[in-house]
Amino acid sequence: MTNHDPDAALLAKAETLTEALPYLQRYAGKTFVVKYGGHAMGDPERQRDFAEDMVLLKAIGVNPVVVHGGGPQIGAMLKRLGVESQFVNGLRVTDAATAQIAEMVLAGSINKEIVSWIAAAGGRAVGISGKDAGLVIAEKVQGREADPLKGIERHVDLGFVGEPVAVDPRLIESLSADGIIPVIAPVAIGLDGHTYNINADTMAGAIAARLGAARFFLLTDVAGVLDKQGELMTDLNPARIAELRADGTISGGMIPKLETCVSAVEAGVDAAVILDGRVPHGMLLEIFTRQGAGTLVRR
Ligand SMILES: Nc1ncnc2c1ncn2[C@@H]1O[C@H](COP(=O)(O)OP(=O)(O)O)[C@@H](O)[C@H]1O
Ligand SMILES: CC(=O)N[C@@H](CCC(=O)OP(=O)(O)O)C(=O)O
Repeated sequence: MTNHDPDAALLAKAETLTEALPYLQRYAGKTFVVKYGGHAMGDPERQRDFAEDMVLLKAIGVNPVVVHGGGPQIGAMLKRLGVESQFVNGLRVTDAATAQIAEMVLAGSINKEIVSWIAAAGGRAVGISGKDAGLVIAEKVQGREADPLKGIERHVDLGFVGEPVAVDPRLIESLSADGIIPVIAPVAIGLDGHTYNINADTMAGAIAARLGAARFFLLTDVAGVLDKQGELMTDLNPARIAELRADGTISGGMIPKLETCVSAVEAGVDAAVILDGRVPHGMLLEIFTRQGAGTLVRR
């Protein structure tokens, strides 16, 4: 090797940067909504990776908007407090006490933790919930559940489980324009004045749709959507998703996740990507390299 030949490792680093160039140009000024699921929040190292990714995106001119979950963390707190909790089609049945605990965990604890991680990575974040500045208005979800005996769906009361019916993007837009990363907890006020617990995927999808996001990422604890053999399905569209739901390939938490992807892409989001949030910098690889990751949902 002469002084003019950089070693292979250095060259590979430079190539990674040049490979990223078209993506950097394409995404500058665009909004990415990132749903950070409770299962994806791994150990402190993974949390640091996630925060670094958000700060890096902001530094290169993308506007990341974080909407987080915390289902397992709410579950752990309910258990400590001796409160039973039950899910119907991936949604937590939420009575008044559960709504209060969910808000405490989501908007009080997890939201501020994520803000701290971003601060530690050198970024500026503001933690809010759907309640702040009328960001999200919720309406009670009319729950439905399959009745195996009659073979039909029946109505179930999910309590204070809401879905967004209106999103006012002004607070997010002004924070983003000020160089701040908004971090949003999935809690909102209903038209009736009650506090509603919103599935974080649903909340993130409604925000992505309203912002006309270029990308909507859902970070979870599986590689993406898996078929019945456990193989990753890399590309899906709304029609295929309806088939997978009907034949039982998708269940539990994957149901609201894919429903929200479909609503988001139908509302104009370019693409939604479900990927494993525990893979170090998996989102950066998905965004800035030719090698995709996870399941891409497009219209
Ligand atoms: N076809 C499928 N492919 C992948 N995961 C699935 C599928 N069907 C159901 N799931 C479940 O959905 C879960 C992801 O949803 P959820 O637990 O709500 O994640 P998060 O907390 O990240 O939102 C997976 O861990 C898996 O148990
Ligand atoms: C109504 C409903 O189910 N709300 C969710 C909110 C948190 C969430 O969605 O968190 P993950 O993204 O980590 O699953 C719950 O209570 O668990």
